Amino acid sequence: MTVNQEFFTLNNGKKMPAVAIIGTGTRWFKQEETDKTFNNDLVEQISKGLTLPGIVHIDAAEIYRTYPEVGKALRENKKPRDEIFITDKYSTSLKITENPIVGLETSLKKLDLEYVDLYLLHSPFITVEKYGISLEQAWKDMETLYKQCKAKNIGVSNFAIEDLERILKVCEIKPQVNQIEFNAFLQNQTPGIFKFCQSHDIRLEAYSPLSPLQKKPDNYESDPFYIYVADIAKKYGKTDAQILLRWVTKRGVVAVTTSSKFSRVQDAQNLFTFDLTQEEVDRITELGLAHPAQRLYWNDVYDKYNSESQKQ
Ligand SMILES: NC(=O)C1=CN([C@@H]2O[C@H](COP(=O)(O)OP(=O)(O)OC[C@H]3O[C@@H](n4cnc5c(N)ncnc54)[C@H](OP(=O)(O)O)[C@@H]3O)[C@@H](O)[C@H]2O)C=CC1
Repeated sequence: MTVNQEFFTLNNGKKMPAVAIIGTGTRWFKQEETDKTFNNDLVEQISKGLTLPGIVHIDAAEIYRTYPEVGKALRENKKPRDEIFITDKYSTSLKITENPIVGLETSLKKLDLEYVDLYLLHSPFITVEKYGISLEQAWKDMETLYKQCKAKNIGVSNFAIEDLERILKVCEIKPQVNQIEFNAFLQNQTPGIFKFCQSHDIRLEAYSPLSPLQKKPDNYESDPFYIYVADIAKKYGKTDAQILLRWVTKRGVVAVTTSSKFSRVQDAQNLFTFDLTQEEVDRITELGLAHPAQRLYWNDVYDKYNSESQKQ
């Protein structure tokens, strides 16, 4: 069985799948990694995901505490390693390991892997006071991991323009990716980040791409955004979720989604069996921008930007 997959080329010439179909945070997130909290449903979801044709992209992170489940599914599956794309992230809200080098070495052991395809700093909030290293030093560690081929690509997450500028000033290897909250109801996590990343050839990745479906306004049935998405979904014989994921990728952004329902994971992997016209993409952008900002994550640090987040 073949699959129509799309890939984005990164600034180092390597390619990554345009959709991550199983994020192992959000609904799978846990406070601890113990036998008691082990989640067989997540193992089953990843294992089934790994039976799908094409390159399967899984999004993991130190802070999600789901390495045991990801590791088990990876060990038990038969998909060749080069048909799996694994993203991992160094925890920056809670210091779990000493630094990114120790962080990745620890997760590689837990996941039984020799390398990850993409390693990210989970946020820019690394300070000497809290971590014993500066953000710039943390990036140097990321570059070391890249040179050692333990991370095929390196990047950041939740970075604003000023955070990226600090890295760009000192880096030898530019971040390949910035993973941010991005969807029709939050088109700039922080002011100007969308255009900045595009103009600096840093690939954006969108987590919470389905925010408009996760949290709907009371009057959504009469809301022009939801009516339009439903109309387009009907036109193509796709789900509303597929329309919103496709819109993300048409904006040049990798979509990172997840689901407890395998049919939705399958729908995400089968995203490229239809296309949106430029007019449809622009209309979703425009109708989305008419909504107030809807931010689901990092509210304590980024809510201050809500009034600027729905500007192009
Ligand atoms: N870097 C960072 O700081 C962050 C990274 N992430 C990463 O991104 C991943 C995805 O984030 P997430 O916000 O969950 O992504 P999505 O926006 O794709 O939301 C997924 C959720 O939407 C639900 N959903 C799917 N389809 C529909 C539908 N048609 N109607 C209503 N609900 C629907 C799913 O529920 P159901 O299970 O019922 O299908 C699922 O729980 C995370 O798991 C994590 O890996 C997330 C947050 C922060």
